Amino acid sequence: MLLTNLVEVKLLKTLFNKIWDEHVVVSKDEKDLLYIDLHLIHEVTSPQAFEGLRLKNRKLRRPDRTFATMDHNTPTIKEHRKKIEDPLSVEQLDSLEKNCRDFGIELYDMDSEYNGIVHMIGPEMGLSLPGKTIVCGDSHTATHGAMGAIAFGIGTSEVEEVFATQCLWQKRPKNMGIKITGVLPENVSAKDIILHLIKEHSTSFGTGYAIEFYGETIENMEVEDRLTLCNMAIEAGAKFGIIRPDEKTVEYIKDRKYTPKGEEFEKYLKYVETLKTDSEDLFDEIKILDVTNLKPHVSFGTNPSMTVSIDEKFPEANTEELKKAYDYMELKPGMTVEDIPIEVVFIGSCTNGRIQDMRIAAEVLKGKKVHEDIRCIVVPGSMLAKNQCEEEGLDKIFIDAGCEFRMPGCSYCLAMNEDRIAEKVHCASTSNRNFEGRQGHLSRTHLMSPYMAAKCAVAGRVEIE
Ligand SMILES: CC(C)[C@H](C(=O)O)[C@@H](O)C(=O)O
Ligand code: SF4
Repeated sequence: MLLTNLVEVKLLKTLFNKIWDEHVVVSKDEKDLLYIDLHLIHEVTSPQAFEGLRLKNRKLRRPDRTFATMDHNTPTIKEHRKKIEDPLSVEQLDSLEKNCRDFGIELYDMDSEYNGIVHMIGPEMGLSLPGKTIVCGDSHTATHGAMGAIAFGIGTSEVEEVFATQCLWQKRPKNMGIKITGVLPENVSAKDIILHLIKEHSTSFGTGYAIEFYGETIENMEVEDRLTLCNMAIEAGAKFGIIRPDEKTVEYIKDRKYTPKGEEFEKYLKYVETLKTDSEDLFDEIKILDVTNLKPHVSFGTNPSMTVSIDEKFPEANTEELKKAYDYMELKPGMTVEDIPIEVVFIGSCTNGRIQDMRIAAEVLKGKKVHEDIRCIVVPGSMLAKNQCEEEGLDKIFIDAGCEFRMPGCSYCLAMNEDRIAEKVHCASTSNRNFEGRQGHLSRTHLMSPYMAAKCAVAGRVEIE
């Protein structure tokens, strides 16, 4: 009896470790060589890696497991590439196109119906699936972990390594469980949960960990919101975020472009059922959050932990970092989110540019007008999301309200394309980063949910009620 128990105990694993173990090719010196199922690439972090391959005369190991998109540098106005003025952007986009042609990689360029931000198109096309190992030369790759996968951002030299070998040496992280319980109040979302967690526990509490989000709130949460949650794991310091795949996940992946079909799908579902953490005791650390009374959260400073719940005042400037942030933002302790002089509202990015986010924003803006002091820009994160908006008439709602409705891309999330926030301008943004100059030189970013951003567009300021 005792022996049986021992054997059983040994076999129990976290969801993360199950997938990890299934992908280990060989181990050495506390590191594992992981097989990579899916490699997503974009124009910014791939050119040097391709160059490396050419210089060393190496081949691309699995072109069929590598997929490319153009997102960071692409303009969001209707006229595509011919309008790009920045020479570096043109060079990066042209190189991606040439490299994909030379190495036989499927590229979703600006003319493709599947084009979009890399972290949007993976799940949307059924490429990012439960049980897979997924990498991309981009820090927000943890997003895909919401599908029940191991997904993480890698550097350019690692991109080259995966190109050449389809494998990557990695040190296994520790496992943290974040248990989320309670019913989310109306209009409070995954974005508020992750901002709250970072506010409470800092921007580094996840360093060295893979974070699994679980609990009844997660079970009741739509896949698109789970993607938002995992997207910002990196803002908490964690390279990995992961969520157990369930019926909602299966429903989401079913019938997508690359999802297995027919019998193969049925067989695959049997495997998906096994993808769960066997016991909470297996986590190296657990944090618990009850969201029953959670309010919307908005950032006031220059990292995501400098955030308040909308019923709070901005805190004392008791650190050098906070003092510097207040100076930069021209805001003061004791103020509230209502005092932020917002001029631009940006609804988009890989955090909140999905169709669900568009629906929430449209619901708020329906039949209303954007405040005269506000410029409101809506950028669906992918062509699929944009086309879906048009199918549902959301584009009309946005345009009638006075918003700009644009082509997909990273857009105002980062100042790498033509979409930039002017100096000293405060932007209510549904993106994930708010450091100095993130959205343009001397720009000021305030992170919030699509619901809060859309409300702000109408009211002309962040609303407390
Ligand atoms: C350009 C890219 C390398 C970068 C990242 O890795 O995250 C970008 O996507 C970002 O969000 O800052
Ligand atoms: S939308 Fe923003 S966070 Fe996401 S990949 Fe693009 S630049 Fe990075």
